[in-house]
Amino acid sequence: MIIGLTGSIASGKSTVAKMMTELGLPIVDADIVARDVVEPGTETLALIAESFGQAILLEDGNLNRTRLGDIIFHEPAKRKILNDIMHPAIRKEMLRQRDAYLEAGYQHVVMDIPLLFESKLQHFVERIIVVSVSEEVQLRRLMERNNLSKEDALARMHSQLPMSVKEKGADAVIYNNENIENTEEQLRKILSYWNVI
Ligand SMILES: CC(C)(COP(=O)(O)OP(=O)(O)OC[C@H]1O[C@@H](n2cnc3c(N)ncnc32)[C@H](O)[C@@H]1O)[C@@H](O)C(=O)NCCC(=O)NCCS
Ligand SMILES: Nc1ncnc2c1ncn2[C@@H]1O[C@H](COP(=O)(O)OP(=O)(O)OP(=O)(O)O)[C@@H](O)[C@H]1O
Repeated sequence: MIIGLTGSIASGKSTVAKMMTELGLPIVDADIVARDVVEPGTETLALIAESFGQAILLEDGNLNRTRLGDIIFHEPAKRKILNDIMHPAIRKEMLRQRDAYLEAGYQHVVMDIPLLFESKLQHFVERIIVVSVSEEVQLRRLMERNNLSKEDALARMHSQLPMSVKEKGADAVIYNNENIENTEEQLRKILSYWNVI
């Protein structure tokens, strides 16, 4: 079974993905892939520098992620330009990794895709788990984890579809407002119901 894991920024996808790894499931992580496709020397990074200017690169040639984030989370038109450059490369590499796991004999693969609904990638997966939190908890965790102001955290949250829309598209929802043990219990119930564990 190909399981899509999604949610909203700082809702707890990585936390749940880690639990799934510990259960022996292979994970294809879109955020990791999104970093790999902009390594120095890649065509994708060259296209970003062309569109956003050379000042988007650090002195050592790496992408200045903080600067790019400041731009794209505040300007929807710039976000679209970046998405149009990066998403095809991300999708291609994610499918390659998924197929490699299947060829290696894994029965199940988890695809951790933050923008699964925004990018309409439902067809990549057979079942969808949405990790959900209240807006209040999400804002608090995001501000703490990324050391962001309230305004910057809200800009990131509003760059994505509302949680309620994602929940409607889910086969199962994990509510991650409580402690980690509670979240893990919900995860185990879902996977056992689907005969994955
Ligand atoms: C803008 C970038 C450089 C900021 O980097 P930074 O290290 O600060 O954040 P990181 O990559 O860890 O992303 C954190 C979270 O932000 C959210 N996010 C990232 N990109 C986007 C986007 N284009 N639209 C909406 N939300 C996004 C996701 O929930 C993601 O999990 C980076 O997020 C990026 O390259 N984004 C474009 C690629 C993309 O769409 N990635 C999302 C997964 S496919
Ligand atoms: N149940 C929980 N209790 C307390 N803190 C939690 C819980 N779940 C997650 N966190 C914390 O909240 C923050 C966000 O979680 P996580 O990084 O897993 O989210 P994410 O959905 O993967 O985020 P992103 O979309 O930005 O990659 C992290 O600092 C994490 O340690």
